Amino acid sequence: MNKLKQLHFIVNPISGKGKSLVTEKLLHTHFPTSEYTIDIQFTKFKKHAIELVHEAIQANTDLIVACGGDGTINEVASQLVNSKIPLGIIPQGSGNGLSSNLKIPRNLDQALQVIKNFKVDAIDVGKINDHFFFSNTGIGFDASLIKHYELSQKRTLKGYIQAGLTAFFEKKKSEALLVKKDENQFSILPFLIFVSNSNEMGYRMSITPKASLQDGLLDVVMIPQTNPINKVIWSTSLLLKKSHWFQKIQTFQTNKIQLEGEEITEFEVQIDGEFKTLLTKEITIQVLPKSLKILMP
Ligand SMILES: Nc1ncnc2c1ncn2[C@@H]1O[C@H](COP(=O)(O)OP(=O)(O)OP(=O)(O)O)[C@@H](O)[C@H]1O
Repeated sequence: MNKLKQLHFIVNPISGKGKSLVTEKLLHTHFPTSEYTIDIQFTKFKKHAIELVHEAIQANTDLIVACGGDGTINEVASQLVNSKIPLGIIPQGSGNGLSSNLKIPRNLDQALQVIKNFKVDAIDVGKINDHFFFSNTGIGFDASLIKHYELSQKRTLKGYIQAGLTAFFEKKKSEALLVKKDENQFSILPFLIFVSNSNEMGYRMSITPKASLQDGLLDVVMIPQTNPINKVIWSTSLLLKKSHWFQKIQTFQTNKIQLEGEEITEFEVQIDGEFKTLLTKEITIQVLPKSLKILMP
């Protein structure tokens, strides 16, 4: 007789609109007890998903399904890098950047069908110092945007735009960074350094449309500090995919970059849409090719 498949669902009840539709009853209608054993756990606080993944691994799970947005996916997936246990995703976040890139349907029944089909593939994983990222990471404007987004507690596109405006007009001293890439190095006073594994930031917006989750490369966008008018024009050109019109906007692909500041002892960064302060003088951002097993449509 075939072994029952053990599926562990980790649900963030506050993701997106804060009303998760994933319930034990619903899961049992999709996954009959004759073929599957199902465990469903709801996260009670930030980083709780990490503990829940370890419990699922102890229980010999065949699959861990993250039900939430990029933040929840990051917490779950970070524990599965280089593991043979695949990650499943039920998109329930606000932005849903990674799941959009993976073309996982937002419709719950269709997303559950992807889980049922159990088609396993592997994607690249980004790493910034000791932290993994699956969508993107950034320094400067986007880190400030996420900081204000988290403070506002409005997990909507409107909240995101408001946080963007606050970050944009914030008076903040930026320090010059030395960027090391391959054999080259150059200095930049950054307005934005954005490094993406995926081709979508969430809310269907992209400033790295050529990024692929399976090319073994990270897509980098760098904008230097400039006056507010240029900031508006350059940022808009990025969203409209016309950044090549402006020489000062650098876009390139790489498997590793290092950032170093002379005076800096801490970096404010966003990692998959979560704000973090890294106490360090140097940052290394690199890609770990095909290091996460994941269910694809
Ligand atoms: N019960 C809880 N109470 C408060 N925060 C929680 C709880 N459970 C999980 N979290 C935290 O909620 C944060 C946001 O989750 P998530 O990213 O999944 O949703 P989202 O922000 O709506 O989606 P996206 O990142 O796609 O925009 C994560 O940092 C996670 O750790």
